[in-house]
Amino acid sequence: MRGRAERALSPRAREEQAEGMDNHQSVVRVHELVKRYGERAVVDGASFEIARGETFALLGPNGAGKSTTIEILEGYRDRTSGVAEVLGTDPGKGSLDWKRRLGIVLQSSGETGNATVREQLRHFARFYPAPRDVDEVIAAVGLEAQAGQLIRKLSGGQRRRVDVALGIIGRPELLFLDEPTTGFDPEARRRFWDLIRSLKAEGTSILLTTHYLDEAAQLADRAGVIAGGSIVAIGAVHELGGAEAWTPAVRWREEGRMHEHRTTTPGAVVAALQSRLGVEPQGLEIVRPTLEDVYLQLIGAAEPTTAPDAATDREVRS
Ligand SMILES: Nc1ncnc2c1ncn2[C@@H]1O[C@H](COP(=O)(O)OP(=O)(O)OP(=O)(O)O)[C@@H](O)[C@H]1O
Repeated sequence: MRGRAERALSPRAREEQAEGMDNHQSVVRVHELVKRYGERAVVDGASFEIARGETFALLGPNGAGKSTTIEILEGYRDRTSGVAEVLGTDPGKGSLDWKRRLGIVLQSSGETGNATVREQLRHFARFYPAPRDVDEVIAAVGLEAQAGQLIRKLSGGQRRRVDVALGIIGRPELLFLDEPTTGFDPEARRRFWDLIRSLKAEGTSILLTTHYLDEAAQLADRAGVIAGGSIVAIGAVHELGGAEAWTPAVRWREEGRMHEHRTTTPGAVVAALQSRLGVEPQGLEIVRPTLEDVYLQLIGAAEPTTAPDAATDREVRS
């Protein structure tokens, strides 16, 4: 039986997904995953794979099923049906050795206890066969000045950094990051990005959820967009949704109104415009879609009542 996810995918997304399915180096394999609470399917036939060494972002609106999917993969929730495999193991049956190969940063912080940052990290490091150096991890998350402070006395953003530190202390093969940078100040977020890049360079595979689309664009190799429990698009992060979604727009003001022309040859459009007007076009700009623009189009298309206007040359509100 074909799930809603496959039916909802564009032909391109199905191709991309099928290519992924052939990858025998997968550290995560999810196929037709379903999680129901009573009659309601909160994950409804999701399928995707993550290759070894890859950073994969799972993107979607609140309530789309991202955390449920991740928690099934971490072994914290049972699934109703479908395949879930993490490092070759069914997460529902994962051994302690299997768990030691994972790093987990849950969505909500649990670290409020009566230990200092350094004590807590030392404590957790003992559970792993080849942990990272505690002080290196403290420096990597930018908590040097707070290393001797009680975790419960830290700010929300600092406690979140402790969560990230605990997620990487065991030198995981596969790192789950569920909205890791919520509450981070901009500098801490940039520092976190550098940390993730160095983990990637060491070969760590990463499954990331985030509502910060710039974060996904910076860090992820591939992404899947989940809406209503189904994957509606999947692919390389800068190709998500297909070439059309990434078509640049030329915008200018003419006779008091903004105009927009979407084109793959913006230089030619600008030249033709300049020649037609005989003067420099007012308010001229060439705008390339960001991942956030593409994401919003995909989510809009998944909910047809909010689908964006597809006109290629139209007036836009100034
Ligand atoms: N134990 C539960 N019982 C019933 N429904 C649940 C339960 N846990 C989660 N849900 C529902 O499942 C849906 C998906 O939740 P989930 O936390 O996976 O979404 P999400 O994509 O991670 O959202 P967010 O971006 O807000 O974190 C939500 O509608 C949520 O209310």
